[in-house]
Amino acid sequence: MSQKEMKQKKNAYSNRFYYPQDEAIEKPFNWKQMTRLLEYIKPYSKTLLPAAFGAVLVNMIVRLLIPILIGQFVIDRAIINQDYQLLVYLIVFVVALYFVNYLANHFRIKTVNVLGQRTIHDLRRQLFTHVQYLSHDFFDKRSAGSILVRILNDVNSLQELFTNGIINILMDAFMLIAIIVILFTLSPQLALAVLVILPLMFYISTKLRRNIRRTWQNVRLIRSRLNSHLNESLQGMRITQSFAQENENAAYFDGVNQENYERERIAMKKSAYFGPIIEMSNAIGTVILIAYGSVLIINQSMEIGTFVTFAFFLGMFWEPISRLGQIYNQLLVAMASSERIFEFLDERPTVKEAETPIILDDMKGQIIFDKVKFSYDDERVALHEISIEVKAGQTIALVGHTGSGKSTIANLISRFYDPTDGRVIIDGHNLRDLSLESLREHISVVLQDTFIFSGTIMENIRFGRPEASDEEVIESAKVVGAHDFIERLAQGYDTEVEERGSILSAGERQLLSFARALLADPKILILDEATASIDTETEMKIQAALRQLLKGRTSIMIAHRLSTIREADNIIVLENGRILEQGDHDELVEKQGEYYSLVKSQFDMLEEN
Ligand SMILES: Nc1ncnc2c1ncn2[C@@H]1O[C@H](COP(=O)(O)OP(=O)(O)OP(=O)(O)O)[C@@H](O)[C@H]1O
Repeated sequence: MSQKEMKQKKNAYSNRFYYPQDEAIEKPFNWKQMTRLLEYIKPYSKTLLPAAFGAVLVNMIVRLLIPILIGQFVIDRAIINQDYQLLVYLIVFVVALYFVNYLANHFRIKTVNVLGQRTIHDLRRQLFTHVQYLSHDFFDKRSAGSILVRILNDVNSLQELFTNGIINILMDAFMLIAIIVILFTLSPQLALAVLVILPLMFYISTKLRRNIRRTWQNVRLIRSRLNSHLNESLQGMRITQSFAQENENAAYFDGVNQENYERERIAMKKSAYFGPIIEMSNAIGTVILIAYGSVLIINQSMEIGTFVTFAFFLGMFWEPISRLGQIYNQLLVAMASSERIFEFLDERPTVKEAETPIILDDMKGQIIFDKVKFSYDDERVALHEISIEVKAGQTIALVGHTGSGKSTIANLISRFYDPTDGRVIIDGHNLRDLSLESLREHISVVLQDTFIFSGTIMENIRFGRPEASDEEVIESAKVVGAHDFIERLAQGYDTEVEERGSILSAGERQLLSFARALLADPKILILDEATASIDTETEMKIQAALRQLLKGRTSIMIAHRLSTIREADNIIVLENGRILEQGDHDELVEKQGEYYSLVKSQFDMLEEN
């Protein structure tokens, strides 16, 4: 492959999984956002949080006490005065302190882990629940992959902050101040001398950190693309195989995967510089300590114990510095992730529940479209002033060329979208005034591309009415003619179907969704191209079942097949979002308009075959 082709290929994959809204990997620190994040810890402010702080406090006190005990007491008092009894007491005391420290540490780690896990769990649950209630237009604008990345990756990247970050910031800041105060109290001259390299080290490490941070940003970016690519590839695997595009797809994957490897390698390499710099600062500090400290001891300006205590504290000085830098990076990443999470959480459903919604316990099923206009976006109008009346219990069929607006009408009846103008009225109520839940409870939709959830056949049919008994499930399967094929499956109704029901044929999936719809016993039934995947023999069988299914309900059928629509009470022929003609089959045939030509073309096709 030439250089140019390689470059083209590289651009192709990076454009394919490029989500501009997910590009910002870090954002400046923002207090408002931080306080909003801290809200998630609030439920634990009386339980886990004080427990963790208590343990941290014990740990800090012990760590600060040990060097003082060793220098000021063990060396300067017990050893110098040869007071062996005091020495034994001190050793016992130090052992006890270490033991308490061990317990406190153990408790702290356990508590902060639980705290982190719980806050992440709460946040993820809130995010998922919230996203579930968002309207269809939200999902129209975003790919499943990009939503997935936010609920998984962005929430995950807050985990470390909630687990250790917040506690560590406070602990390290406190330790640092305490150590500086102690160093200056022990010996101001020596403290000044050893900390002289601090500004230089601070400068180098800030520069380096910024650089390292950028390389990790790149890693996160490519990981999120890797996720999206995987998600799309696995979902589209059948299409990939049927077009024999495995090699192309593998090349895309290789590209992203290789880049992931490269970026991680660079990030790791740069990160590896950081440890040695801290080490070196520590080394320089120690050399100054030995040189200048010895002079002070020889001059008798410092006692040996003080020197030892000083050495201990100096050793402890670099750890919080290094960790605070890390936490700062974590904070910036958390700012970007939380901004994206809050963007979803602040998103409100465009289809809003009325302030005092009307709950329909019973629905008759009369539907009126009163001069309804609708656009999905600013550019195109999907429906132009549509007026339709469907009496309760009637069956209407929507026919028309692809893109003429049939599914859009169905979407408006379920109130997945609100009309841009005009009203949709059910049983005399504007849909905007009805409770969404009670409206949708009375409506069942059977789509051409039936969605089968992972679980058993029984569970999938029961989805229509969760409280239905096994007998009721089987009965509805019998009515729609699904019982026979289910019985032939190895485990019958207990057969597990996964991955959108891939072990079933398209027709079988549709029969299942019929059974599901029948079980739900809706007042309004919407069948969107619902019989398209069923062969003629099954279709004959199902015609009778369909008559049962339609009985006593208002039905909207979107179908291309003549056999399913000729019995409808009213047939509405749509073109480019307008009603072209309407009437029953005989009327429309007599009229010899658009419907007549549709019917004729189907017959011609049948005769040709
Ligand atoms: N989610 C969407 N966002 C933007 N435009 C959309 C959306 N869904 C449909 N459209 C557009 O609205 C118009 C009507 O689409 P609709 O799905 O109602 O057609 P249809 O008659 O059901 O077609 P088909 O027979 O192919 O299912 C089309 O021009 C389509 O491109």
